[in-house]
Order: sequence, then C-alpha cells, then structure tokens
Amino acid sequence: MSLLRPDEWEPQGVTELEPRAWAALRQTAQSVLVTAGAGAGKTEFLAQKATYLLQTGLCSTPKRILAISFKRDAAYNLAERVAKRCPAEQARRFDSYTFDAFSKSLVDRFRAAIPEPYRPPANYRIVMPRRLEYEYFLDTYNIRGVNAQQLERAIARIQLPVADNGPELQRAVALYWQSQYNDYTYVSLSFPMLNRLVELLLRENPEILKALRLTYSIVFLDEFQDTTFSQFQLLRTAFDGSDAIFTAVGDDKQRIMVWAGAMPDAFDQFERQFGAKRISLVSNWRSHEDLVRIQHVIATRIDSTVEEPEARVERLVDGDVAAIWEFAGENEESNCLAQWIEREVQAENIEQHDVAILVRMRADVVESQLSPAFEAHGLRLRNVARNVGDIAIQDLLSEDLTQILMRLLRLGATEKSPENWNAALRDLQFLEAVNSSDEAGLRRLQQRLEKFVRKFRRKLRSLDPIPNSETGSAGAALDFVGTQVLRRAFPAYQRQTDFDRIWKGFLLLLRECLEDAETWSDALDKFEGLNHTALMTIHKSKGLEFHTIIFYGLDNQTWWSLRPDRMEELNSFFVAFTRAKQRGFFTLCNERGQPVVWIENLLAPAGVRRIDFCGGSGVKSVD
Ligand SMILES: Nc1ncnc2c1ncn2[C@@H]1O[C@H](COP(=O)(O)OP(=O)(O)OP(=O)(O)O)[C@@H](O)[C@H]1O
Repeated sequence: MSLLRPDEWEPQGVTELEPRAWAALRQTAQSVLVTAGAGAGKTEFLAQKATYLLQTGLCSTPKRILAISFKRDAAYNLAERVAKRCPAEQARRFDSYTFDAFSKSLVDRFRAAIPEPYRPPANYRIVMPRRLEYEYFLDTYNIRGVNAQQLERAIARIQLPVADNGPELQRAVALYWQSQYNDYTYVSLSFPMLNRLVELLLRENPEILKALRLTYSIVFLDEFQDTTFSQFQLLRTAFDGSDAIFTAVGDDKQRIMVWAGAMPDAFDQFERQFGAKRISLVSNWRSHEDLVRIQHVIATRIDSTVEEPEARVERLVDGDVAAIWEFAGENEESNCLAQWIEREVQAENIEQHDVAILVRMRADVVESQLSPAFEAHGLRLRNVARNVGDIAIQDLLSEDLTQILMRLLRLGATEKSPENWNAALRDLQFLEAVNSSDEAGLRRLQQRLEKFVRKFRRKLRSLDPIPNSETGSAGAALDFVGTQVLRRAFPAYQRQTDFDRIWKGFLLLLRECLEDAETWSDALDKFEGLNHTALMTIHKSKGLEFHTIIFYGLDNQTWWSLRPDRMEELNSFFVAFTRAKQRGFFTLCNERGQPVVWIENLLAPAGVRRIDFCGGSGVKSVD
C-alpha cells in the first residue's frame, strides 16, 4: 500500500481547511487542543487528521488511533468518514468509541485481570440507576447524612478499592459496590462504575497498561468540554507519562454536562496535564452569515470575549431565518406547523427530513399532539426518542449492526446501489480483516457478496414486505455476515445480552416499518427516517444539523423552564440553536402558558421577533 508524503497530502471530502486547522493537523509531535465554536468543523477536522496520519504513515502499522467521543452518533460518524476516505486496512486502525463503550470493551476483554472483589462475572448487567434507586439503597443500608446525588457523584469519583471504614460518604460508596455485587441475582454496573473498574484495571496491571500504550500513541478526544473528572482521571491513568500525543477538540460554550460531572476547567487541565498547544478555529461551515450573527449574540452572553466566526456557507432561503411563531391554541399550532412544512416541501425548498422539531422533554407528549395534524397533511413525524424494545430509535440507527444490515437490505431491495455495494464490501473487508493489498482475498469477498446479493434479491422479490417478514429478510442478512463474526469484531456486542438488545430493537423497528409499506425500499426508507420529520430532545440534537429547526413550545410549561442565570441551560439553548443550517423558528402557544421573557430578550438584539402565525395561511408580523 503506497503512502503519501505529508507535504503532498490534501484534505478529502472538503475543498479546504482554514489555516489554523492546517496548523493543528500538522501538529503531530505535541498534543493540541482545538477550540472552536459551533459548526467550525471540529469533528470534520478529527476525521481529516486521522486520514492524514493514516495515509501518510505517520500512524503506521501496527499502531492504531484511539478516538473517543461522547455520543454513539458522533463516534459512528467519525469512523464512517475515515472509512470512506481510507483503504480498509488503514481505516481498521482507527478505533472510534464513546467513553462508555471504550470502558466497557476493556472490562469485557480484561475482566479476568480486574482484582477481586471487583472482578465482575461475565453475565454482569449494565444499569442506569435513577435517583430513587440510590435513595432505596441509602434507606436499606440505613445510611444517614448522605443523599442520593452525593452518593451518585462519589461512586463516579472515588478510586477503587474503597474501604468501608472511612467517612460516611466513602462508607456508602463501599457498601454500594458490595451491594451491587452481592444483593441481587445479577451483578449490576453503571457506566461510571465501569469507568472505575477500568481505572483500577490499568493501575493494577502494568502489562495491560503497557499494551494499551503500545497500541495507541495517538489519541483523539471529541467534545472535550464535557469530559468528567473520572474520565479525565482514567485518561491520566492510561496515558500519563507515555508518549501518547493527544488531539482534543471542544467548545466550552457547548458544555452541557456539568450536571453529570463535566469539569468546568477541562481545557485548562488538559493543557497543563498533557502540555497541549491551544489553537482556535474561526470558520463556521454549517450556518450562513445571518444565522451566525444571531448565534454570535447568544455566544457573547455566554462568553463576552468570544471571536465572531466567519460564515463559510451561503444563505439559500428567502424571508425570515429566525422568528418566534405565536399561536392561540395547541391545535392551531399543530395544524399550522404541518401546513407550513407541507408547503415548503411542495415548493421543493426542503424535504421532510430536512426539518427537525426540538423539545426540551416529553417528546412522547408532543408526538401525540402533533401526529394527527402531520398525518392530515400527508407528513410523517418520527419521535426518535421513542424506544423500540430497550433502545431508543436514534441510538439504534447509529449502531454498527444496524448500519451493516441496512446496507445489505438496501442491496437486496434495489437493482443498483453502488454506494451500498462499496460500503457493504468495506464492511466485509473490515469484519474478515482482509487487507486491501490482498487481491485474492478481495476477489473472494466480492464473489461472496455478489452471490449473496443475487440470492437475496430473489428472496425479497418473493417475500411480501409485511410484518413478520422482518425475521426472514434481516435474518438472512445477519446469517450472511455471521452473528459470531459481528460479535468478535465489535467489542460492544461481545456479550450476548448486548447483542440481543440491538438485534431485538432492529427487528421491532423493521416490523413497524413494514406495517404499511408498499415495497421493501419504502420500508427501509421509513426505517432510516427518510421523508420523516424527526422529533427529538435538545440534548439529543447535540452534534447533529438540520436545514430548518423548529423549537417547540417557547412557553413555561414545556421545555422553556430554562433560566438564563444557569450557564448550562444557556449553553443547551446555544447548542440547540446552532444545529440549524438555514433557519431556526420557535413556537409559542398562549393556551399552554406564558412566554419565557428572557429568551425573547436574548434574541431581540439579534432581530428575532415574535410573529402572529395566522391560521397557517401566512404570517403576519406584530410590530
Ligand atoms: N473544511 C470544511 N469545508 C466544508 N465543509 C466543512 C468543513 N469542515 C466542516 N464542514 C461541514 O460543516 C458542518 C459542521 O462540521 P462539524 O460537525 O465537524 O462541526 P463541529 O465544529 O464539530 O460542530 P458542533 O460543535 O457545532 O457540533 C458539517 O456539515 C461539515 O461537513
């Protein structure tokens, strides 16, 4: 495989990088911290840098790059971008995990080396305890003077082993660990507990630590602003004193996880600890200048010293790009929204999936409110926060299992699909570890795929796209790939229960989509949410982008219980607003409650006005 010289390497998939991004990309001897605002291309930058390091051999076999993101979607997107640009044997050396998945994969691989009494059995369960469960524990163990929140935080922070004879909080944590291991049929561990187990594992096993450091001398960290104390401590245990070079990217205006323990001074600590050089980017590649101007007004409320980004994309729409739409009642609001989207789609300004509706919480309630109106206008609304089995639709869609099976199903459902063909071939190459210089191996994979697709097309032609045919169709695709092969290739599926959860969710969603599908392609489009307007919470919108975003319910009783004096709430608002590429609207319904004045005040200097949205027949402004 021929490598490129660093000076002849060019960015891929984008035409240019700003000069500061180039400087950060070429910085390979020292750790860098790239700080930049929303839409500056931070995630894209990581994908470019990975491609650069792999294609030039600056990261050469057998070294690998470890990339850690906060969300599954982000980890998946990053891996996808690298896979598209690099040959499979290079892309295979890019390991993109979420923090949780990284911890879990180490626990699953090296479980036997975790010191007793913390070594979990193979059938441990992952749990996400609620406040009530901590309270129940404190009551059961008669622990006074410690509340559920303190306990939850201390579990995430206190290093193992933890003795049960110290101060009350420490004693509570020790007893909690004991109870999780001893009181129930299964050992139940939360992700913060897995983090502590890995930290212990690495601290107590120099050989494993050495192997980890030999494998990864390049580490990427996405959304570094939300790193928690425990995650940072784990990074230190894993890499302090090693020759690992870090590239971290983040935006402190987007710090929204302080409630979950994000470090307020993560950037400073990172610079100090890893001797990192800070580089800030100034472009915005997502939103046009009129939106960037509004975003900047919000940004300066968070940090008055922030530099105004330079918008690098064009405005493509006429009329308002941001406004507060006011309605008298909820039904009027639902009908007008649906009518507005319908008209935009008919005018070919957008497709349905270009619009996202964002809510603060209770997406299920908003779904029932909006769905009848959407249906009446021939539109499809999909609440991606809804669970299918034990997994939210949004999470299911970014699973590796889903992606791999969907490409095969697409190939079976259509006569020609070169993009899916290439991607499916890449999947096989990855799963079976075939080198791209191994021509015979590649030919064999190609023949296998050809044979399967021929047979699979015949099968789908003879199988009606109706509920219950999901097992036959998706089952055939899974058999072709091989359950064991998948489980070996992806650490997240190593345990049967984890694999089964995703597989069950996949079948459930496919079954739903087959309910009124005319063709297989139609069902698959529905599965992926094509031609659906997505409904999601603002927290889940992080890292995503849409042509038009509608923030539902700028009134007290729904998600606008935000307060401007709580920085994190303002940050959440900023994150959500910056997801819009072309337009961002808000709805306000007088029947539901009073408008949130501070948000109007915040948006007013940017020229965002309240508009009386008259019966969906047009908009009339109230000056
Ligand atoms: N150099 C570039 N040229 C053209 N488009 C780019 C470039 N960099 C990024 N983009 C595009 O700009 C958009 C934003 O990029 P990206 O998601 O990487 O930004 P980000 O800084 O991680 O955003 P955020 O922090 O707001 O989630 C994406 O659509 C991406 O494809």
